[in-house]
Amino acid sequence: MASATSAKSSSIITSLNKSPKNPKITSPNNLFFLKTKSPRPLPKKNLAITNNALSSPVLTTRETYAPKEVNNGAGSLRTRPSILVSEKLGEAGLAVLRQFADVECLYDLSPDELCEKIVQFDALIVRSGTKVNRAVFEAAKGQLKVVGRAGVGIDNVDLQAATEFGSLVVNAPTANTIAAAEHGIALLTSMARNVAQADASMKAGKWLRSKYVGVSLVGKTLAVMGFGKVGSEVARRAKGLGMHVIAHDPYAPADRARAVGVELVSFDHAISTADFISIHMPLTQTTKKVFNDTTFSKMKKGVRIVNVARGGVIDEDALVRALDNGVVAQAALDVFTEEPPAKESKLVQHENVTVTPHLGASTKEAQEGVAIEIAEAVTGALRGELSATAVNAPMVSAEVLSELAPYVHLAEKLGRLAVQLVAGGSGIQTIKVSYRSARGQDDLDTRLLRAMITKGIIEPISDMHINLVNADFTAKQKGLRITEERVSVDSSPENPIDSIQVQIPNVESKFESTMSEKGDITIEGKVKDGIPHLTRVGSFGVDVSLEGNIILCRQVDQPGMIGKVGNILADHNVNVNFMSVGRTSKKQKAIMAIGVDEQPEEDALTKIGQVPAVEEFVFLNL
Ligand SMILES: NC(=O)c1ccc[n+]([C@@H]2O[C@H](COP(=O)([O-])OP(=O)(O)OC[C@H]3O[C@@H](n4cnc5c(N)ncnc54)[C@H](O)[C@@H]3O)[C@@H](O)[C@H]2O)c1
Ligand SMILES: O=C(O)[C@H](O)COP(=O)(O)O
Repeated sequence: MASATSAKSSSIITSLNKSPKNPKITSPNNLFFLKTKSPRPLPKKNLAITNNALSSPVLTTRETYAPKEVNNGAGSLRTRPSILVSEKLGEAGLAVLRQFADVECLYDLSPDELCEKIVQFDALIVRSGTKVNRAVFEAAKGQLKVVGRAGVGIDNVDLQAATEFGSLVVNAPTANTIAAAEHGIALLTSMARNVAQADASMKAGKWLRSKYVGVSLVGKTLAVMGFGKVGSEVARRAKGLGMHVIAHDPYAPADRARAVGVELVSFDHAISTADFISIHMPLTQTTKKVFNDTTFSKMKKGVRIVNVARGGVIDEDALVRALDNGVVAQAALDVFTEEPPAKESKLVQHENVTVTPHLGASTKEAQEGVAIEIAEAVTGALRGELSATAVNAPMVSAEVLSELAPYVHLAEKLGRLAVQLVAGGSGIQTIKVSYRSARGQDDLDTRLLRAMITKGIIEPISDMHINLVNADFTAKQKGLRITEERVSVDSSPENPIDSIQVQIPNVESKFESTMSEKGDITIEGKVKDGIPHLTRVGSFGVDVSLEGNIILCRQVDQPGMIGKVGNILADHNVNVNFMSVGRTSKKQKAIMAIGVDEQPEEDALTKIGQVPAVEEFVFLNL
């Protein structure tokens, strides 16, 4: 099997050989390897994020969840994951959870009780009523692998803290869209016709036909603020009611709006021309109190506002002022800055305001849908699958995951190798990663690989567990800069990547031969038959499978070296699984990369170092 990147390199597989004595080498070229194991293709499905579903999440491949006894943090041992559900969840979802995990539903926990309990659980499932703040992650002491939000809005989860603690946050973003849109339309129509107020007055024994004359919707302009899933469904329905619909959403694609027959306009244009405003943007730092005294003053007098998104996007005191001075004729609100709002809230009590207690997602259908959606996302994440609804980790499609699975292993191994080669210098500051690929620029998603290289680099030198969630954050925290570049090569675009090169500049190496001419530790690897291989060390081409451990050895290129080193290892009962020799030119320097199943005793390594032609060597743990 010739190395595709090195014209000089070629290699030969020899027969299976338990002992490296008298290795049968059938090619005298500058790259040999002895193969003692048949290739084990990696599983192609389900790129997992956990080695063990109950240990800290990592990125690796596995196909099934393997129960294992673990300490549950409260001193006892358990074999199934445990999930805490802290708010009402549909039965169908609970059934999915119970098939896989021990499920505890504790719906009335105080914040202190939640912090007390959380250490016993691998996952927590919440709706909008539970504040999953930093204190919760701290109290979890690294046990909390997944937080599932049974719904869309994740403003009640501290994503930064989740990321720092390596907890994956997943949500259920689709199952309640229609329910929320229908509730928005219900509030819009009932507000326009004073349904709630009229109902209350009749129940109080009154018959006030002239007081509750409403306004018509047909022909009126509705501004949909936030043209996402709910906003676009509201727009569609409002058009059916004969309204003229405009929308403001800086991030919405114009063609999606066009498809619904909606014009995307600026914020000021939307609020200043609308007869009705329906709010559907998430609560973020940018949208917090975006409806305030200034923006209310730009609205058409007598505007009517519906909010089924988040209370925090409205400055509620300013809304009361706008209602009092008649700029806002009516408001219909499902959501509030504080939930539940204070009993004496002027906003809730205002006669021109209709309120519901955050009922947007509360239909039987939506709650069953959300429960199943979140149960599948959480159990999938605990099994080690990457969730398509991950909120604090890059979303990588199933196809990309499956395709990149073997390269994920390669990336981690190269990271581990590279960091073990560092002897000192100015500390690792930068990691340069080059992907050689025949794929187009947009056709290669490398986030996963970068995360794995980071994992490989950080884990051997710290007690942190790195996963896709916290890799970038941890690298940044450690002052590590990871730069990536793509190098176009003329190979088959069927393979996403031809090779990956990892370089660490400005450091000294424990094995000088790994230094490139520029003075960087440089190693390179490829995937061959599904197995990661080390294919270059500094300027030497080698070929050794990245399994077990590796001894790198530089020697004067001369006959008998493989046998000498092989004999030492055999004498110490160390099984060699691969061996490869790379050299710059005949009878000059050569590098021997030896894959060994176990770590040789110190004595064996000393003896290798004493072989006269051996100039330097290093043992690397993979
Ligand atoms: N009341 C309820 O029970 C209920 C139910 C479902 C959803 N929601 C809430 O409704 C909101 C929308 O949900 P969704 O499923 O449509 O989410 P979504 O992510 O599909 O849509 C949100 C849209 O808002 C846009 N947006 C972001 N910042 C904006 C800004 N500054 N100005 C204008 N638009 C902006 C985004 O581009 C996106 O298109 C969320 O806050 C969600 O939590 C509430
Ligand atoms: O963001 C959401 O999905 C809604 O606000 C629903 O919240 P809930 O699950 O608390 O009803």
